[in-house]
Amino acid sequence: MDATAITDTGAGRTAASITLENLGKVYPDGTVAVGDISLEVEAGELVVLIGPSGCGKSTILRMLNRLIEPSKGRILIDGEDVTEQDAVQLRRRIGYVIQNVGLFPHQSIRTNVGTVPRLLGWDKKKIRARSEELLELVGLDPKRYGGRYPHELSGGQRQRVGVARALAADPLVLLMDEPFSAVDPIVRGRLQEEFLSLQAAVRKTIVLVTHDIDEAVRLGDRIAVLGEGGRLLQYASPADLLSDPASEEVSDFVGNDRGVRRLAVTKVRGAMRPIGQVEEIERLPTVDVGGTLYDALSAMLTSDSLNVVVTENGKPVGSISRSALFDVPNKAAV
Ligand SMILES: Nc1ncnc2c1ncn2[C@@H]1O[C@H](COP(=O)(O)OP(=O)(O)OP(=O)(O)O)[C@@H](O)[C@H]1O
Repeated sequence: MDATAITDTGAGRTAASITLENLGKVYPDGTVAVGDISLEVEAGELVVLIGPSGCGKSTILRMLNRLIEPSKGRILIDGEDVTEQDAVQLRRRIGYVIQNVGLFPHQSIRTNVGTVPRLLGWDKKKIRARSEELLELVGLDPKRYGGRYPHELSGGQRQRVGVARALAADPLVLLMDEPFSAVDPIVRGRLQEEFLSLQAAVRKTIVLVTHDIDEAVRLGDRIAVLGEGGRLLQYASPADLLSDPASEEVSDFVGNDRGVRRLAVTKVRGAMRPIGQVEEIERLPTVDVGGTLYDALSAMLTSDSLNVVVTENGKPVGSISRSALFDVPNKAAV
């Protein structure tokens, strides 16, 4: 799929920066959902909001597209205050993906994907072409699936349609509220992988809410950890968060098995030994040099092997043993 095809926003931009300035939300009953949050999301960055239930994650997301108005502070998208923009227009420029997708049950998949372009008044031919393009982009053959209805798809397929629909009008920002939590863990893993490749191609600014620290580590360029009362506890890259939690509260949340999680953000390249120290390399599992130690561990576990061969462009360039995985010091080769 040619990502340059997805540049239809008019001004030639494909992603926007987001700035939260002392953002807060107190609901009418006095609940402080969001305390006083300031943070920046760079254009093209994928930021994950994570924290215990009720810490204000969804409220932040819904303030970004003005489904909820802040009690204080400002939200800037590409430097422009969202409250000064028409809420309906704004929402059409921001993709929104929610847990159970919210597809229209009586509309075909193709029509569902074309929802926002239709609201924006695109002509029919262009809408159809864009719907087909987006379905292909998320791995659903438009000929096969375009005419079906949501109930004729699996949960994972529906989730892909939700992502296609959110991207259809080439939004500058994509908001995702627990987008993968309604599907089983195997499908979820696959969707996450696909989603990362998709993001590498389209490079949208994405704010994604999850409960799942593994998902946050896997997907996020940066992770914002929120605590009770909508406080921002730490805002850091996955590697920094795991190796250097800012407080005990963060450390508790990130979990005790963070040594294992750190494997997911540490690259194979810095931990491998030169090839030649392992025999019978043709019988060993392989991992690409661009992969992580977590990938290396998975390869070893699935083939019941104590070593893995590291390859670059398909050629062996090194190896890693299972015990060496856990000897990699903090922050090494991240
Ligand atoms: N309309 C409302 N009126 C009053 N309180 C609300 C309202 N909506 C949400 N809240 C409260 O605001 C707080 C934050 O809610 P929010 O849905 O943003 O949290 P969350 O972190 O997304 O939670 P979860 O992970 O469980 O989805 C919670 O205490 C919630 O009960």
